[in-house]
Amino acid sequence: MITSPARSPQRRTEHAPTPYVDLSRDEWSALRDKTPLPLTADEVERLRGLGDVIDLDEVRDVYLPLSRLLNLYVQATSGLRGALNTFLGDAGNGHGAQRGTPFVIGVAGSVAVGKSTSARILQALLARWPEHPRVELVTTDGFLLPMKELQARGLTSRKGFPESYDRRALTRFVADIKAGKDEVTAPVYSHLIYDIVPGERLTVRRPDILIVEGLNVLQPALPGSDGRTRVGLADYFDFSVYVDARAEDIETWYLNRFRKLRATAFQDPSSYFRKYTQVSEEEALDYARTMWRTINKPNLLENVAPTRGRATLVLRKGPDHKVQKLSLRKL
Ligand SMILES: Nc1ncnc2c1ncn2[C@@H]1O[C@H](COP(=O)(O)OP(=O)(O)O)[C@@H](O)[C@H]1O
Ligand SMILES: CC(C)(COP(=O)(O)O)[C@@H](O)C(=O)NCCC(=O)O
Repeated sequence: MITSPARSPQRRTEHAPTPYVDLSRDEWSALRDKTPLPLTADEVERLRGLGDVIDLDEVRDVYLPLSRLLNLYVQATSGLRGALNTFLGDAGNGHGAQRGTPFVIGVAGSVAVGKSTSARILQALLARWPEHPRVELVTTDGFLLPMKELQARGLTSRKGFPESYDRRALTRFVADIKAGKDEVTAPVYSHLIYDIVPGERLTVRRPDILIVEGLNVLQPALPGSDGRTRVGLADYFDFSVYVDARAEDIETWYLNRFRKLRATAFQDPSSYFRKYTQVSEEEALDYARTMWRTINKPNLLENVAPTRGRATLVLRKGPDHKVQKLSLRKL
């Protein structure tokens, strides 16, 4: 049972209605049969090629039905656009029929909960649908303040916290995309150098669907310096997914990822974490455990988990990364 972090005035009884339809994994995966476009053998191979560790039962049981749900939402949004254009008509006032803007999906959750992996699988599955073949994926990492700026502001131990991002630039990025701009660019973050790549930009060219993945995508906008509330990033989302799990399980996944990266990417001489390949694995994992317990876990508890109740869909994972239950926002 996913309960919204917001405290309802009366004590929530077991059967009080919530804004969500709660489905077990089996109830959700049974919806797969209504999903046309079953995966072909070639597509299975391509998904494996993404280099992700996700198993194909998870793709078929969870992500394929989700791609169908999103396909329905995209088509329904297109129908709403028709209503908008019927209303605006061609009144000769220059506001004739509006071209479609990208359907924007936010993917939120803790560091190491599996956001990037889920987002990549979703991107591959959504691109299969003829109605929206162009699916782009952007992470909010690119909007982190550069390490030099974090150091100047004393924020190096708050990396990933709301204040460590250029939130105004991030919100403007998605606002420009929803405004229908043909080309919008964003900075690029490198996990190798653990910093923003100087001078590098990625360009988004009006895709059919844009997935925005990051810890902070559901956080409400902070008020402006004048105290007035501002439009937040999530106000521009057409759909959002919160990937949820127990903090203890995410810590294990974070340490496992660090261990895997220590044997691979960290070996690169230009890796920020190269020094952890020259100490014992135990010492390296002690460092990772400290990063988890002093930075990522407090950020999860203080800033990320409280945004779960803002998501359209909550995916609740068990210790094996398999989605156990799903909660879909009622309309
Ligand atoms: N469905 C899954 N099955 C198995 N391992 C997974 C799954 N999703 C993510 N992982 C692993 O968990 C770790 C964190 O995943 P990642 O996508 O990098 O998380 P995030 O983007 O939230 O930081 C990685 O080591 C990844 O390989
Ligand atoms: C860059 C990040 C904030 C992004 O989070 P993620 O994409 O892993 O969810 C995070 O990976 C990070 O570097 N956090 C700072 C503490 C740490 O090194 O784990």
